[in-house]
Amino acid sequence: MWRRVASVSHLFSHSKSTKFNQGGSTFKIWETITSESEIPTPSKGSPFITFVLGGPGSGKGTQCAKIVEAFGFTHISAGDLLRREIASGSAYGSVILSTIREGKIVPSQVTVQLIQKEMESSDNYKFLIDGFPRSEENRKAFEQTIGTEPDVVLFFDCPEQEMVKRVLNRNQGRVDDNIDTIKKRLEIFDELNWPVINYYSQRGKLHKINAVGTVDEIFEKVRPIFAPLSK
Ligand SMILES: Nc1ncnc2c1ncn2[C@@H]1O[C@H](COP(=O)(O)OP(=O)(O)OP(=O)(O)O)[C@@H](O)[C@H]1O
Ligand SMILES: O=c1ccn([C@@H]2O[C@H](COP(=O)(O)O)[C@@H](O)[C@H]2O)c(=O)[nH]1
Ligand SMILES: [Mg+2]
Repeated sequence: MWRRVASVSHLFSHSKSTKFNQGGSTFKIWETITSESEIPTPSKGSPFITFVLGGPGSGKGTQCAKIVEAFGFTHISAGDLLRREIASGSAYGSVILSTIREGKIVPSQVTVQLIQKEMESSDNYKFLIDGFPRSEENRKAFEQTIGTEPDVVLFFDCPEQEMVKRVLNRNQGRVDDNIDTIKKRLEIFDELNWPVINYYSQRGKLHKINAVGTVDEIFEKVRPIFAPLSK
């Protein structure tokens, strides 16, 4: 079991672990500690990858649009790639659709292949990969296939009540924007995404951003992370 930690960091972080006991089992907790490390210097010879993590409706896509505008990244939303796959009538379409309806995770092989294709067909070298990886299995599949780790990981930390409110008001006709699927997505997020977040926290790559506030207020917490990059 993993615990959310309330501290907000827009700078690089490192972590410390403590242990606690619940129901007779010992659990490890990772806490994010703020430090002032710089982001790695991007080089045009290799991709500069940012993973954008956060629960459903935490504002990942909204903030990605702002980052693209300010810093010239290419935005790759894993969810959008899957929805595009459904719309294209691909062989995987019906399986992907039922997986999304159930709020579950599409097999890594499918998602990583779509992301890889998108990266390879881009002239850019700066990528925002939004809504991926959603599990440790996703993370390992990406790192194995693409052969690299992300340079930066953003985590938009948002209370569940706020996420539910945003998703129910989104009004974009998504098949998963209904209360039953949102509940399942939140359960899956709690179960499978926290280990990924904690993994990158331990690797000193995680920037946790408090995702409550206006879009602009939140972006002002994101901006300093990428300030060393030129557009
Ligand atoms: N800071 C904010 N305050 C209020 N509403 C917001 C904020 N940021 C985004 N929204 C709205 O909340 C909804 C969800 O935002 P967005 O689509 O960016 O979230 P997401 O994290 O990409 O969600 P998902 O994982 O479901 O794709 C959208 O309707 C968006 O306009
Ligand atoms: O890597 C991924 C990304 C998404 N999914 C599925 O798509 C929906 C919607 O994703 P959003 O990021 O919210 O657009 C998600 O609930 C999953 O069912 C996935 O399986 N793997
Ligand atoms: Mg999104």
